[in-house]
Amino acid sequence: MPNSMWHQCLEVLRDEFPAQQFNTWLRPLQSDHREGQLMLFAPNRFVMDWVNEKYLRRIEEVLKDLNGGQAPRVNMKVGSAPRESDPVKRSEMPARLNGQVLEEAGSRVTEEERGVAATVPGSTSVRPKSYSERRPVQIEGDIKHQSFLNEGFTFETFVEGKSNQLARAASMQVAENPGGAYNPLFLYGGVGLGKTHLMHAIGNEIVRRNPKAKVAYLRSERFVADMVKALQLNAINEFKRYYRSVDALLIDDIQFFARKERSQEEFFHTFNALLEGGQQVIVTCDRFPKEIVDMEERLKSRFGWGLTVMVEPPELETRVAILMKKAEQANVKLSSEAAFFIAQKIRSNVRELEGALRLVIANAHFTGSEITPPFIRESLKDLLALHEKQVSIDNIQRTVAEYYKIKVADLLSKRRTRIVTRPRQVAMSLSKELTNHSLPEIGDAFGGRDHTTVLHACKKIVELQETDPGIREDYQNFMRLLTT
Ligand SMILES: Nc1ncnc2c1ncn2[C@@H]1O[C@H](COP(=O)(O)OP(=O)(O)OP(=O)(O)O)[C@@H](O)[C@H]1O
Repeated sequence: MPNSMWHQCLEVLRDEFPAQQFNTWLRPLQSDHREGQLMLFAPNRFVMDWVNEKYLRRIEEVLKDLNGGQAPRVNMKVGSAPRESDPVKRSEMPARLNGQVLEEAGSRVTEEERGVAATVPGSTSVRPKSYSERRPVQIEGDIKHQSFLNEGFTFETFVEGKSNQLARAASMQVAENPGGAYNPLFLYGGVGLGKTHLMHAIGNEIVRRNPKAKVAYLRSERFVADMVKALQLNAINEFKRYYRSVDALLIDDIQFFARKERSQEEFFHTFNALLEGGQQVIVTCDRFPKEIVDMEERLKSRFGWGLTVMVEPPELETRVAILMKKAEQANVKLSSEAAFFIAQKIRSNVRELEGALRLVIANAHFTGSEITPPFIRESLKDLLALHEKQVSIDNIQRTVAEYYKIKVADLLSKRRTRIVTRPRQVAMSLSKELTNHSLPEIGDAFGGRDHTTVLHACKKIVELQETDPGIREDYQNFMRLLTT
């Protein structure tokens, strides 16, 4: 059975399942066919389990038909298919704890950690959020765990879309089976995309199912501050005991652990203790674990032991749906035309989208006006001007060149080597998406190219984003870099 049979099989499945399901679960699978066996590679264990449970039987049936009635041997694994040109195969994710010997805590509290302890007061969070954060731990006791969760952040209020489907499904699974197969759950993605919302949704759901469950939510600064305080009060054992006694530990924005060595060490031990005890750990971060700088390798690698899922920036339809939902929650009538208008203008993240909607609603209340596109344009005038000013073709070219470590002049040149053409296509596509320039204007800005070249670049990048996870990730990074 040749590898192409998998592609034929995918074509059959594409017609059978809704596009969203197909794109989320089946399209990301890679295949390798050797010695009569088809190996399917899933990007993570969650996708593997899901496909095994929901689609594998159908996949086998289709392959059998395509293979002249002979049942194929199909196996699944986490990882990527080996490529001829790529002798270094991406490592697979170890699925279980393997009982490594833990080291004794020995790091000293750094200046950074002392600084955090001084700036995290008992009852406020360092960065303002859309909800009030209560002091999450009192080492002395009297802990009302559930009160740290924002009750408004539930699965019901979370709008599902292509960009967050995987993260939402994984979160739901963890909520239904905490401490089970996906431990730790590592949610990552750019700012304001719903990681905290999902994390609270899991916590709320765990408590809803089991009101006695001890769920502790805290931002990583709070963990640092509590640890420093515990050390000062000679209460580090209470600190340890408390954090190790919870059923689920939810730590938000783990990137703030960078350079806080003693906290990393303490967290590492807590983390291991919880995982070994079958208690759930959920972590959010603004980047992929391996990309966190100044974080111990052993901690980063441990994050990958469970399930790592990305929350991506929402596409247009999801942005519209989010706006409709938020308006409904605020008891405001928002026409789909108005929602579409806002969603088209604000593309960076959901927090900003919500902010824009709040502003429009406040203005409408204040002036007694109806929410129409011209009214929205007027209400968001300053915000939109800021966006338009920020994203220029120039800015895109500089950002792309810097990212790929080439020169802006290369992007404008006639050079056609791969090292230059792909970044050029990415930059053209971003220019189309993020600025109001026409195709001929963009062509001009890229060394006087024809508008058909720009069009081709845009199509190519859309296509590559579907098939090449590297380009997809690059593109999302650019969206984040350029629009936030
Ligand atoms: N899919 C969604 N449906 C409904 N609301 C959403 C969705 N995604 C994000 N939001 C809302 O957007 C706001 C920002 O989300 P959240 O705080 O969870 O972002 P985040 O990814 O944790 O950002 P940060 O990295 O800055 O902490 C919240 O009010 C949240 O309710």
